[in-house]
This record gives sequence, structure tokens and C-alpha cells, in this order.
Amino acid sequence: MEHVSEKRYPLDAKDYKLYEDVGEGVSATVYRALCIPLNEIVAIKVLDLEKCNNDLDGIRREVQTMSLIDHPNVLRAHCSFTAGHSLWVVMPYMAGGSCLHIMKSSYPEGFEEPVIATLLRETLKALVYLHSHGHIHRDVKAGNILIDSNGAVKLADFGVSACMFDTGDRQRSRNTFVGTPCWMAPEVMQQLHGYDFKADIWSLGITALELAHGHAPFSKYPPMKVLLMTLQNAPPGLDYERDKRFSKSFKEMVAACLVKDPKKRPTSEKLLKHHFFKNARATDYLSRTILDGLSPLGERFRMLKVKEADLLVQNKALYGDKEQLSQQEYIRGISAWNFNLEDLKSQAALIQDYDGMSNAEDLDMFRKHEDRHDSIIFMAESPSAESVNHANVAPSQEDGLNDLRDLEVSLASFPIKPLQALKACFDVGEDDDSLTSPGWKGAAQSDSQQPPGTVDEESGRNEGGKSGHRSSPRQVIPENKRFLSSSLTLENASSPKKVTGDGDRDLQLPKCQSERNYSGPLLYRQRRDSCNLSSAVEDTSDGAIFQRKGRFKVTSADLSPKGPTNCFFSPVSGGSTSPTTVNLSPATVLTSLQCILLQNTMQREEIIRLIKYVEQTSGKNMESAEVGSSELLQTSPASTRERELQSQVVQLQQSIGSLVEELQRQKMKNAQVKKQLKALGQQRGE
Ligand SMILES: Nc1ncnc2c1ncn2[C@@H]1O[C@H](COP(=O)(O)OP(=O)(O)OP(=O)(O)O)[C@@H](O)[C@H]1O
Repeated sequence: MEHVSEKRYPLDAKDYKLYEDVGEGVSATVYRALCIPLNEIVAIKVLDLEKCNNDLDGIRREVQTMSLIDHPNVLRAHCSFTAGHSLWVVMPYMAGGSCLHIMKSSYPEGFEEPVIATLLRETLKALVYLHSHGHIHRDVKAGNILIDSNGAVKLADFGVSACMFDTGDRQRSRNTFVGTPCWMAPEVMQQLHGYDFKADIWSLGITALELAHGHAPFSKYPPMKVLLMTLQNAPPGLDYERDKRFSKSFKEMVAACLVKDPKKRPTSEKLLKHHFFKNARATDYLSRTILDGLSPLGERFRMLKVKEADLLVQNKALYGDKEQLSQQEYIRGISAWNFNLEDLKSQAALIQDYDGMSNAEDLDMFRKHEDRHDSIIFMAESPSAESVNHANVAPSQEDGLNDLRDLEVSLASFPIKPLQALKACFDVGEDDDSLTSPGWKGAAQSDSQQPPGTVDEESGRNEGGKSGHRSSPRQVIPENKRFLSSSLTLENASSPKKVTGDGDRDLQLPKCQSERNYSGPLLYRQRRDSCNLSSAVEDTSDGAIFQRKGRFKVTSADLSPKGPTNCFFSPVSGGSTSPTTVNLSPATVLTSLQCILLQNTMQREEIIRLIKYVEQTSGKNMESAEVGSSELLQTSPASTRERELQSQVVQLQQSIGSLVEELQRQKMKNAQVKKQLKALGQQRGE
């Protein structure tokens, strides 16, 4: 199957002339190019196989999927071949570029409804086709919806697609944590029961919001927060003042996609019949509207890069802070997040300031649920379409009962288990990448400056005018790792890396929660970081690493309690000390984070006391001890803040406690009323 289309596209880099770059992803640069023998303009995606961190299986899957599909709304690869250490994927050139690029350059506030309806209908047609052929796309987003000059719409990027008919490792990959957080369905984050086609419907709903607003919901938050917000909050929707311009049918369509329970989402086929799509126009409408007057794609892309570079410089000047920069990158729609330890720690810290109230409510509430699973009466319902309208409304104490009810409903119908998500985050890190692939670390930070690398070496020319070379040593791809689109044989398809599914992870969850200290993996990794141990290989023994195109690297996690001690923050420690809890709520995770914080504070204070004690009793003023204690004492402002936070948490706990009691009282009343009604009914019957 060397050539998948009727025309024979050559399998040699020399037969293509690369022009300007028109797009960039995590691991690839896309060029406009000329296929010389056919005299045809094509797009060539040049994937740097080194950047892919040896995830040849993932790449092979992308190429395979792209080659086999045959639908007008799905971007199909003409052919692919390796050139040195790059993989070239030749595909039709979509001159309009991605919806994301169009929005960024000309529609920062999003598109008008008929445009959105047209784009989504075409995307949905692609999904109907993919789903009926057993594929889950898993990365539906505006950046992957491409438009041709005549307005034709195609869904691209199969880098993380999965096949429902797969077995073994690939089947298990449906339990993995892939995609791009803002667009990622809760069940994908949750990694509890795996997921199916419905994950794409969620992403489509998020994409609808993205097309309506110019950015995806939560896009200003760092990934960790996005995960927690997606899991904890009511689904986002078109509920704001600014959304008044949109029709009821659009709002309903979005609400139908963004139901947390995947079973309650419509299939792609059913969704396509939604009356919202009656607003959709013929595709040439797109070329007459959003493409009209746009400069050529390469030019737009260049301008965007300049804008982004300026933004980065500005931000650096403003914040000089990595976290802010990573957020800005996020805003810019770049999905190559840098999941390093420091980022994660600061993200984890950020979570505490967010929605303190609701988090604390969740915290106690859910813990109490865990203690009395059976006593919850209204658990079976799921968040209704109306509940979508409650999104982002901060719960108040006045309507505490309703909120509690909502919370119970949403938590109960959606057994949140975000620890894996967090854990996955804690177990990803650029340290691993740097250890396994020496050139990666720097490369990840300067993606936009990366040349295609092989262009020069393989074809001896680089028409794109790219300059600059990697400083990292080039890795020669062994012959058995080279492949053409024709070489997708079974043997070749076997993954070099074993993919570990969530099932494994579940099994490894500690039996006794009290043994678990969430600071364990963090501290452990911190230690490794500081020692710069070259233990990436050992790391995989803790949990096989699998990666999807640089978005995430997920391991089966280090679950052994490597942390120093158990959490001993009694006011909020229920979740952490419960001996049987395995299903963890976001609240529990937050509890654990709070525990870690408090634990560190208390330990620090304890150490200071001990140092002082030793100093006094020994009568010696040991220099080192002095330095140590004075340094430690300097940290007191932080601990004051921490104490404040702790007391806030305690207060919140207390108010939640009373709300829960009130809830219990109401339930008892309810039960009594029911009894009375029943008795009355019986009396009447007699
Ligand atoms: N056939 C094409 N014609 C025109 N532009 C394209 C084409 N394919 C991709 N692009 C542009 O290049 C960008 C990056 O491509 P692509 O998404 O396939 O790379 P990636 O590494 O898989 O990205 P990511 O993983 O971040 O989604 C796209 O967002 C799009 O703007």
C-alpha cells in the first residue's frame, strides 16, 4: 500500500520542493510544498522522530489511520516515508489553514453562528465516518479543523486517535490519558472505565465553545487546573451575557455534547440530526465569509509567530515567571505543555486559591459520601441540561442545600477519580525526556525555532529558507525503525514500548489509604531531579511510560509511599486517613495537597524547635545550625499564610459540616413524610 490515492505520490524527499512553513505542532512542522513529478501543491508534515521520543507506534498509528480513511471531511495522507530522522507525511494542502489560525489572525472573538454551524456539521460528518469505522479521534479541536480555499472542511491530526476494535495494548490505550486538557472529556481524564466515541462528542462541544468565543473554556488556566475544573465544575456552556447572540438551538446542542456522563451524550450520528445544524450553509459560504480577504496561509502563520514571540517577550518582561509563560503559551493555543516538576508544583499551589469555598465543600461532602455510600438518596440522576446553566456560579451558603444536592448529584453520577490525572501529572516531567532523549529538553522549549532537520541532510535543499541546526547529536534511526506508509505490517506495528493501561494503575492503588502520602511521588521526583539521576530506565520499571506526541507522558505511577510520614492534619484529613478509600474525589486530592502543605509547615516548625533545643542543650552555637535555623525562620511569612489558609479551611469545614447536618435532617424529614404518606395511602386503601 505504498500509494493510497490513485495518483502515485513519490516516496523520495528529492521529489518534493518545500516552500514556507504553514503550521507547527508539538512534534511536527507542516510545509507547503510542490510535488515535482505531479506538479501539485501539497502539504508535508515533517515529524521529527527524535522529538516524538521514540513514539513510533503513535506516529505509525497516525499515518496508518490517515492512509486508510476515505471521507471528504477527513484529511487523508497521500503517502509517507522516512527521510533521515524525520517522517514526511504528504497530504492535501488546505490553503485556509486551521480554524484556530483563522480565529487567531482575524476572529479573536470567535465566529458567527452560521459559520460555526457549517464548520461543526462538516466536522461531525467526519466523526460519524470515523466512529462508524471504529476510530476515536481523541483530539477534536479548532486547531485540527482545516479549511481549503473553496471552504471544504477536513478533520486532521490522527496522532492520538484510537481504534475501538483494537485489542491488547492498543485497546488498553483507550484507558490512557491523551488529548489536550481543555478539550478532554472528563472520562478521559478520569481514567476509570476507559472511554469510547463519546469522548469526541465532548471535545466537539468544547470546540463549539472555542469557535464561539475564540478560545476554549478554561484556556487561561494551567493544565492541572483545567483537569480539576473539568472534573469538579458543572460543564461549561453558552451561558454568559456575551452568549446572548447565540440561538437556543446552539446552546442546546452544546449542552447535549457537554454532559459529564458519556452515556447521556448523543452519538455523532444523532447529533448531526440536531436542529442546530439547520443553520449550516454550503461550504463555499466559508470561503465567502471567513476566508475572504485573508492573506496566504504562510504569511498569516509567519505573522502569528511574530505576534507570539512578541507576546512571550512582553510576558517575560512583565512576569519573568515560568508559570505565567506557560499560561500564555496555553492561551496561544499551543498544546505542547511543559509538564515539569516546578510547573506542576506551582499549578498545584494555585489550586488552593481557586474556589476555596467550593473545594472545601467538596472536600468534606465527598468524604462524608464515602463514609455512607448507601445513604445518598438522589444519586442516580446526572447533571441535567439546566445544570449547565449553573456553570461557574459560586455556591453560597444560603442555597447550600441546593448546592449540596447538585454536588451530590454530579459527584454521584460521575464517580470522579482524578488522582490518576494528578498522579499522571506528577509522573510526567521533562526530566524523563531529557534523560531518554538528550536533545529533547531544549527542543521542547524552542519548538518554533526548530528546523525540519532532515530537509537539508536528506534532500540537500531547504526551500523553506530554514536555517539553524540542532546542537544535540542526531540519532540515526535503525533500519527496523524506518518505515514507509507501505510498511505498516503487524511486526512493524508492535510497539517498542509497552503501554500500560489504567487497569494496572488501579491495581497498584494502595490498599490502605493511610499509608499513602501524596507528597511521596513529588518528593521522590524532586530528589531525583536534584540529583539528576539518569534513572529514566528504572523509572519505567515503576510504571511503563507511554507518551502521545509530547502532550503527556503518563506512567503507571509511583505509588509506593515514599513520602516521609502520613498526613496528620486532623481537620481535613479524613480523606487521606480513611483506610478503605480507593475512589478519590477531587476534594480528596485537594485535601491531600493541603495536607502536604500543612505537613511541610509543621515539619519545618518542628525542625526549627529541635534545632533550637539542640543549640540550647548543647550550649554550643553551631554555625551550621544557626544558618539553618535563621534560614528556616525567614520562611515564617509563608507559614503565616499557610496557617491563615488552614484556619480558613477549618472554618469552611465547620460550615460544610453544618450544611451536611442540615441535609441529613432534611433527609430524615423527607423519609418521615414519605412514611406518613405511605401510611395515609394504606389507610385510604383500607
Ligand atoms: N494539510 C494541511 N494543510 C495546511 N495546513 C496544515 C495541514 N496540516 C496541518 N496544517 C497546519 O499545521 C498545524 C500543525 O499540524 P498538526 O496539528 O498536524 O501537527 P501536530 O504536531 O500533530 O500538532 P498538535 O499535536 O499540536 O495538534 C495545524 O494546526 C494546521 O494549522
